[in-house]
Amino acid sequence: MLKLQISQTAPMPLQIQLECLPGELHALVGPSGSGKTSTLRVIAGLMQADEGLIQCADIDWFSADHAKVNVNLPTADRSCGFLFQQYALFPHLNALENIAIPLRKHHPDSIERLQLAQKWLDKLGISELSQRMPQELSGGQQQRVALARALARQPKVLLLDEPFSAIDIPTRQDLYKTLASIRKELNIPILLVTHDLKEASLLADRITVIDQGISLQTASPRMLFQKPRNSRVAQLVGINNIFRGVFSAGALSLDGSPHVFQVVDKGKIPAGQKVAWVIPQSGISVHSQTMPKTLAATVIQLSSIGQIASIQFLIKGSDVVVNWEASSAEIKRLAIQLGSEAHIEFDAQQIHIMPLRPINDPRRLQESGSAIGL
Ligand SMILES: Nc1ncnc2c1ncn2[C@@H]1O[C@H](COP(=O)(O)OP(=O)(O)OP(=O)(O)O)[C@@H](O)[C@H]1O
Repeated sequence: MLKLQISQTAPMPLQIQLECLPGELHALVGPSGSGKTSTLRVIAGLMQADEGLIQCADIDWFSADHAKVNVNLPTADRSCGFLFQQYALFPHLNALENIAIPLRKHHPDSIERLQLAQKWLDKLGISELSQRMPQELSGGQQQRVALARALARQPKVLLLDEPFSAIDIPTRQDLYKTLASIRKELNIPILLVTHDLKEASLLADRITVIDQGISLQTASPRMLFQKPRNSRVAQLVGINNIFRGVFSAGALSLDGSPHVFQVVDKGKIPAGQKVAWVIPQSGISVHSQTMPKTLAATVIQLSSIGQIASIQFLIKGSDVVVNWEASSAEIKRLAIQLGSEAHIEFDAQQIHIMPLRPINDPRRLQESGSAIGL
């Protein structure tokens, strides 16, 4: 297992906690400049944190407290396989040599080195490319060679920094499949930095959301979208229906609207607590006629891309806007058009409530959400 608990103030603030199990693919997501690459650099020993612990397979790679560094293994002894967006192959060496070169230290025999390199080309499905120079390879092929090079050194951890972002979508899908198939066999922790939430959800067992150098939440993709820890995480994972209100003795209000929902009081949130609450797309139903528990709304925006339409409803008598996506067939069935009336129903079971804490409350970063049904 890779265990990371680090903090630093310079050159950029970082406060990251995460664990990645052998065989796990763990994605780091967050806005540009949030510290994802820096986190990988700290793990690889290319940058040194002020305090904390980096441990891999129970061996300390870095350990420091109160500015006293106890252990700080050099990069060469950390055994990290690195893969970047830029393939970074040596231009004057063919694919096989590119993989073999970094094996010199542990495999002095050149024949053995080339055999090992060929084995990795075979594993990654590009045996026939062994003699090609980098400039004779497509971007996807170069990335496979770069992955083979990273893996041939038998790293203890694989660090992937936006490895798919320069590659066209069909080739990217092939690389996803390759990564998915080899990762169990490798049985090492794999960290994937990506700005693409879809990619993270597709590939990762767990995701850590990083914002302004701080790890805000680690969860499975499903949990992250259903139960974000706070409204910032909800925003960062692209949940577009984030509301504010007040929770009070089993009732949840909606800021900007007179509506109050009855909710089950699980005793976790004090009465009068200001909250943010979210509901996923699957928790919103739209009807053409009023029904018990529906809220009357007006369609204020309607845009279609292909067969999917994005709609914004304004709840009547309020300034609350609800975002919804539907198929063209659904739009037709409900006779939705700009300015038309619709009736919205929230599935109480899918409402997720997150206490809002004052800015200066030290518990703010540990805000924990709780799912509360209506
Ligand atoms: N060596 C450095 N010295 C000072 N600041 C740095 C250094 N490296 C990165 N930064 C800054 O630290 C912040 C985090 O950078 P980092 O590259 O880790 O972000 P990121 O989340 O990977 O972003 P992106 O998705 O754009 O690659 C950024 O503001 C960046 O400008």
